[in-house]
Order: sequence, then C-alpha cells, then structure tokens
Amino acid sequence: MTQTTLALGCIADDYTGASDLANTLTRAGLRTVQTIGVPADGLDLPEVDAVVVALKSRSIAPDTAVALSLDAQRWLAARGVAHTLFKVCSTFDSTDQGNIGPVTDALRAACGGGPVLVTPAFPETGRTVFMGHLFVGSQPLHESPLKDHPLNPMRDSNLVRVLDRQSSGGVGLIDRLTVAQGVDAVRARRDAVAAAGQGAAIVDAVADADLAIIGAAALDGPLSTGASGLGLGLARALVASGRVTPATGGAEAVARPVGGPAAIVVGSCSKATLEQLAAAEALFPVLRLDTDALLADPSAEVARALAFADARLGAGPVVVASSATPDKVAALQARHGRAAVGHRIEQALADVAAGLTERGVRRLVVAGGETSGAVVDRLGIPAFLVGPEIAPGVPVLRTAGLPGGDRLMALKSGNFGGPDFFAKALAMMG
Ligand SMILES: Nc1ncnc2c1ncn2[C@@H]1O[C@H](COP(=O)(O)OP(=O)(O)O)[C@@H](O)[C@H]1O
Ligand SMILES: O=C(O)[C@@H](O)C(=O)COP(=O)(O)O
Repeated sequence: MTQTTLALGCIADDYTGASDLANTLTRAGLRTVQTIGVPADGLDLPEVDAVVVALKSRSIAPDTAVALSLDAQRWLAARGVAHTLFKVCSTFDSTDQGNIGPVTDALRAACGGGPVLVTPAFPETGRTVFMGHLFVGSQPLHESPLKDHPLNPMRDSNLVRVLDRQSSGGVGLIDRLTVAQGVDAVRARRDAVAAAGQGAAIVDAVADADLAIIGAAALDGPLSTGASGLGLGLARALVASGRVTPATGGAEAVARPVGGPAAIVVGSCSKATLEQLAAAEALFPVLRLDTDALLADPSAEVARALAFADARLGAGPVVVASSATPDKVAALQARHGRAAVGHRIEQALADVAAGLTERGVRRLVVAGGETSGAVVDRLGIPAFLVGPEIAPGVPVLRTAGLPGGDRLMALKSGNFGGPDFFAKALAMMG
C-alpha cells in the first residue's frame, strides 16, 4: 500500500467484529482490507479507502488493550488517517473496568478533538439505542441472551451508565429526538456535551438513516466509537461528501475456489450459535468436545477431535464444537474459573484448527469472537480480503499474505446468522 492518506482507519476489539465492519464498509463502497494486528512492515496491502486493524482486546486487561490500541492508532496516523473508528461490539460487550471506556479515553487523548460520539446501534442485526438504552431485537440488553455471555455478561442496558463506569471523562447523551433533527442538531448537542466537560456521548440510533446523520457529524472530529452501524454511517458520509468514490464489484472474486476439505470450529455459546449447531447436526458429522475432559487433559481431547476428523474429512465437512448451554457454562466456570475456562477452551479449539489445516483443510468457518481470535492467531494469518456477505455482519474472507496459498474463511460473531448459517457459509466457499 503506497498511499499517504487513508479516509477511514478502524481499530476493532475482536476479529469477528473486524470482519463484520470490513463487510459493512465494503458493501457501502469503501475498498477495505482487514489486518490482524498492526501489519508487519513487509506486508503488501492493496490500495484501499479503509483499513480495519483487528485486535483481540475486548476481554483482556484494560492497560494492555489501551497499549495495543494506541499502537494501532500510531500505525494509522503514519498513513495519514483522516478519522478513526474504534469498533466495539453491537451488544457493548465489556466489564466495569473496560475496555470500551479506557480505550476510547486513550484514543481521544492521542487524537485530540471534542467529545467522542459513541453508538453500538446496528439496526440490520436488531441492535438499536433509544434514550441511551440498548435493545437486542425487542429486548433490553439486560433481558437478552447477552445477560448470560460466558465472558462479559451484560446486565445493564443503560449505556450512559455502563460507559460512565468505565471512563474517566464523563458521558453525556445525544438522544433520538436530537438525531431526528439532523446533523446540525447533533453538532449543537455535542457542543453542549463539551461545555459540560464530558469526554463522550452515547448517541441514540434506531435506523440506518440516523447513522448517516451521526456519521456526518462524527467526521467533524478525529475519532468515534461504535459498531458496524456507525461504520455504515461514516462510509455513507465519506461517499456523500465526495471524500471517497464508491467502488463496486470485486467481492465475488475474493471468494473464488481454493479447493481442499472444509471444516467448522465452534466455541461460541451464544443462543444463535447453539441453534446453528443443532441444525448442522442434520447435515454434517459433529463432534461435541467433552469440556471436563478437555480441561483435565487438553491434548487428549484435541487428539480425539482430530481422529474424528481424520475418519470423516475425506467424505465432506466436519464440525468440532465446545459450545454448551448457559447452565452448563456456569457450572463449568464455577468449578474452574471463568477466565481459565474461556482461555483453555479457546486454545484447544485453536489446536484443533491448526490440526485440521495440517490435514489439508483450506475452507474453515469459526464461530465465536474470542474463539476466532485464538484460531486466526494460531494459523498466523496476517490479513484478510473481504468477499461476499453470508449473513448480515459475516463475509467470506480470503487470507492474504499467508505462506502456502490462500484459504477461505468465515469468522462468525456468536449472535449473528440464521439457523442455516453453517451450510450457507460452506456453499459460498466453493
Ligand atoms: N462449554 C463451554 N463452557 C464454558 N465456556 C465455553 C464453552 N465453550 C466455549 N467457551 C468459551 O466461551 C467463550 C465464547 O466467546 P466467543 O468465542 O467470543 O463467542 P461469542 O462470539 O458467542 O461471544 C470463549 O472464551 C470460549 O472458550
Ligand atoms: O458488533 C457485533 O455485534 C459484532 O461485530 C461483534 O463484535 C460480535 O462479537 P462476538 O459475538 O464476540 O463475535
């Protein structure tokens, strides 16, 4: 990549979220590439309008998340980035310690500018924000399945309160009644938030039209924080202002066949994924890992999974899953500790994915954000090109810069996709 200015730089706090955003930006006409971490100097990237730097920083210690995000911002700044979007989950996955607040605060200090506009709204997938409260479909966040997330259970729907607990700068609200009045009303309210000495404002949005207004206002400053909906708003504002000429086509070519066997690795315990797994059982051989055995002797359980694959991969795709219902997840965590369980299962699934690729798998679907992070890191993938959309928020990805030839992958956020997602994904991967 030889260009000296970049219309939009994005720092995503997990890898599925990054591919969700890259998908949204591509569909809105921005030429986009997703890198895994800050790219190494020698990595050859195409000329693009937007770069999404994917970090695995959602559920780590806040100071480490801040350091990684500032590194990414320095890399983007060196490419003359005009605006940075800190991509967080549309369900605002975080704890009272972070990392949405601390990273937003640190990036604001690095970038300058007034209060940061923050909205996780992504109406296409049912995430809306009204009077500062986040809804998942028709349920407030704290009544939705996210209340049982294995790593970040979300028990408060009031995002002003949630962000305020995590950040040092004070948090205001720009409500839907203001957004409905247009860009200048949002700007005026942001000025009021600044005058009140607050560093960020949660912004309501219930439809894509709201996000276009918010995107236009956000572009006044160097930084915003949000999910793919805000990415859409920023992309529309960049195109409308003539700063980006929309590109069309190209996504289908990214998904051109790579051959080889296919597999699905599932570490998400989200409601949507559990339904997808149940549907997959009618179509593919599925091995459900014994998580107690895995925690006692991970290598033996990984070997069992790979033996299962060895016996079946020649005949078609196989599925290996650790997923369990919320009661079983809670019981396992009570016995072994939440963080330890999450980390060790992720690492075991990364071992399974590595074993599968050693056995020739070139098309791989991974379900779960943290799980995808562990798998992509283990496979050493430097970057992805963005292909056609499988379901809202989930594109086909083609590895870039990976020795040994390209692979096709899909990184599915736990809550995304319909019941037939896995079959649909494999059908689109040749
Ligand atoms: N059976 C299980 N019991 C407890 N935790 C699990 C189980 N299976 C997977 N996990 C962990 O749950 C977490 C799921 O998070 P993630 O992969 O981000 O999925 P999602 O996208 O649904 O949030 C991971 O840390 C994973 O290792
Ligand atoms: O914004 C979203 O909902 C997704 O892009 C996302 O980040 C989901 O995270 P995981 O469910 O942990 O994959």
